[in-house]
Amino acid sequence: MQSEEPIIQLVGLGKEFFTSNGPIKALDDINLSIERGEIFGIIGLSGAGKSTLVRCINYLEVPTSGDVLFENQSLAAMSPRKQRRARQSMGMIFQQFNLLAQRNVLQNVCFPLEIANVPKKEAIKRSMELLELVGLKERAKAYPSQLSGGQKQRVAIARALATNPKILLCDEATSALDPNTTKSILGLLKEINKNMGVTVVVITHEMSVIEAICDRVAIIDQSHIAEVGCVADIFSGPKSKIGRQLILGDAAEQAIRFGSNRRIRISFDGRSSFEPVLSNMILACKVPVNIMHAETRDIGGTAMGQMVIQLPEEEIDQNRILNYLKTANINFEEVKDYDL
Ligand SMILES: Nc1ncnc2c1ncn2[C@@H]1O[C@H](COP(=O)(O)OP(=O)(O)OP(=O)(O)O)[C@@H](O)[C@H]1O
Repeated sequence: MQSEEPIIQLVGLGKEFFTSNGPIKALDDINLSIERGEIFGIIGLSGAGKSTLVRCINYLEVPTSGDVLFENQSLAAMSPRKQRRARQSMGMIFQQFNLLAQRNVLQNVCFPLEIANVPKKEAIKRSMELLELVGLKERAKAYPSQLSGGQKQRVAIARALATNPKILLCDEATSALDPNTTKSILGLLKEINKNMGVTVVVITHEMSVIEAICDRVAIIDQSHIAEVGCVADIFSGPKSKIGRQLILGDAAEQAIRFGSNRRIRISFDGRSSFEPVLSNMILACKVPVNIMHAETRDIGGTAMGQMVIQLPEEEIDQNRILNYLKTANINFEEVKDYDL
């Protein structure tokens, strides 16, 4: 589904908020290209600038510098009418669903069609089709307060798709949901991407969301893009400090900080797995190692793993292990103290 053609390009994008305490630079010189048909993830810690970034893409926030290109055309340079049409091509869903409480499910989905002056009969037909797509046709007459979080997000997705957008922007869309509901909503987004060809942009602070559905990911840190790439590549070899932090996670970070010896992080890409690598290494080097953290994740259907081991005390033994890993062509890097 993914093509090598950008649908969105962010060029030198900056956003500053002017507050009574002075200016806040939420985004600084962001350069990104999102390809048509892909599921693109943007991940970062709280306050990194994720929401501002996604809101600049559809001009809910107007950037203070740089440009947003939609299908190679600058949003800033478009006539108001053309800009409105471009913005209608970008649906959006939110963490808190943002449904209208006084309207029932069907009326919520019809709402953007009403605004776009679509005749009522046609709007209802389209909305019912979308409710069927998200599995909520039977609940058309229910009110938001009568729905679970997952159902509310399904209604929000149907509403966002009502105007046939080319892009669906998802701002922490699963952050308020439990793990099973998260899984089903992510599955629905993947289906929409695959079957309807809608480009999906996912904003999240959770690596598991990126792993579950994204083709590529940008890591944002303190208003800047720290790195961008295919999820599998970033996972097996994060280059930035923030990338390592997000991928290793808090539990692993705590475990690693306990050790005093040198530590290395080994990553596996599905062709190899933990046990043979470890046992072969120990057999070949004849030195024991301490496993500090190990996990396997499913990335795009491939089992990818990472393991942090503590090297032995003697330098000669350490070198033996490092040489073994190099010769065996195993992907590893040294984990520096407090620089995960
Ligand atoms: N309307 C606003 N006025 C002033 N400052 C703002 C505004 N919106 C965002 N900011 C600031 O911009 C920075 C980035 O905020 P943003 O909400 O984009 O981050 P985020 O990565 O989405 O964080 P979170 O995950 O906590 O929502 C923060 O320092 C935030 O306080």
